[in-house]
Amino acid sequence: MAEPVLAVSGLRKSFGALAATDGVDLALRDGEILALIGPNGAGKSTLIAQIAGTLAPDAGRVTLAGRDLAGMSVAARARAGLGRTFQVSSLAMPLSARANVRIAVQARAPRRFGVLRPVARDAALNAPAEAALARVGLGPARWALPVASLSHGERRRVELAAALAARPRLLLLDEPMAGLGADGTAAMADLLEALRAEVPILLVEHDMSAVFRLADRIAVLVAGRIIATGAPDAIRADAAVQQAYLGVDA
Ligand SMILES: Nc1ncnc2c1ncn2[C@@H]1O[C@H](COP(=O)(O)OP(=O)(O)OP(=O)(O)O)[C@@H](O)[C@H]1O
Repeated sequence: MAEPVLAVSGLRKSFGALAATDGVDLALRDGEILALIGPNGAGKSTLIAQIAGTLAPDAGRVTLAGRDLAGMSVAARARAGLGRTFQVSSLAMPLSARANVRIAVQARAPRRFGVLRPVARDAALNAPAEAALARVGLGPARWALPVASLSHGERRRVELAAALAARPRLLLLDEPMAGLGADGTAAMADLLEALRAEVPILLVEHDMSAVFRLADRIAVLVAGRIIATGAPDAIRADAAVQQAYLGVDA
């Protein structure tokens, strides 16, 4: 079988006596959406932070396309191919949608764009930014508008475009459906469905209907441990999952 794009092994992080992640293993392959679910306080944010590089693990390893991410900064991880969106928007509100995505294009290879003259640099940055905005379904009429004037759903698309513009090997999406409403959630799910073939996705999402529709596999985190990983039907039927998680929310 092909080497996983993302491999997490034995990841541990404790806060005092509390093991927030207690030996987590995960593997994500090309073409796949892996959803990470778990009740409040299960350790999802702690796990994501260790993958993203904002929190150092006490033990364990994270590799991206075979490369060990230990000790790498958030920016270095982005350059290594980790694309992400956040629970809370990271966009610069006064700037246009295109300018926001351009920043992500430039961050991908600062030296390459730095040597170009300003006009050439703008063109070289705009083309991939516009392609990414079109890819997420945001039309040219919206590109020059300040992000502050866009709808919540459009902002989520701009965030996704910014992540895609850096040509990631993996997308880490933290609650992409949050606040979108039923129509917005369905539209975002369509988009993620279409992106799956281009870039594998680790999806942390509370909207269970979206998770069960989109995920190829679901990993269930409870009290810092993965208690089950499998196809949606297997997870739905898993007695331990029902008891620990789905039963609580159903
Ligand atoms: N910086 C911290 N210091 C102390 N305890 C923490 C810290 N961060 C998280 N925890 C604890 O670790 C456990 C896991 O928290 P975490 O936020 O990772 O869970 P979660 O699954 O993301 O929850 P939610 O779905 O509510 O966001 C919780 O008991 C939390 O209180």
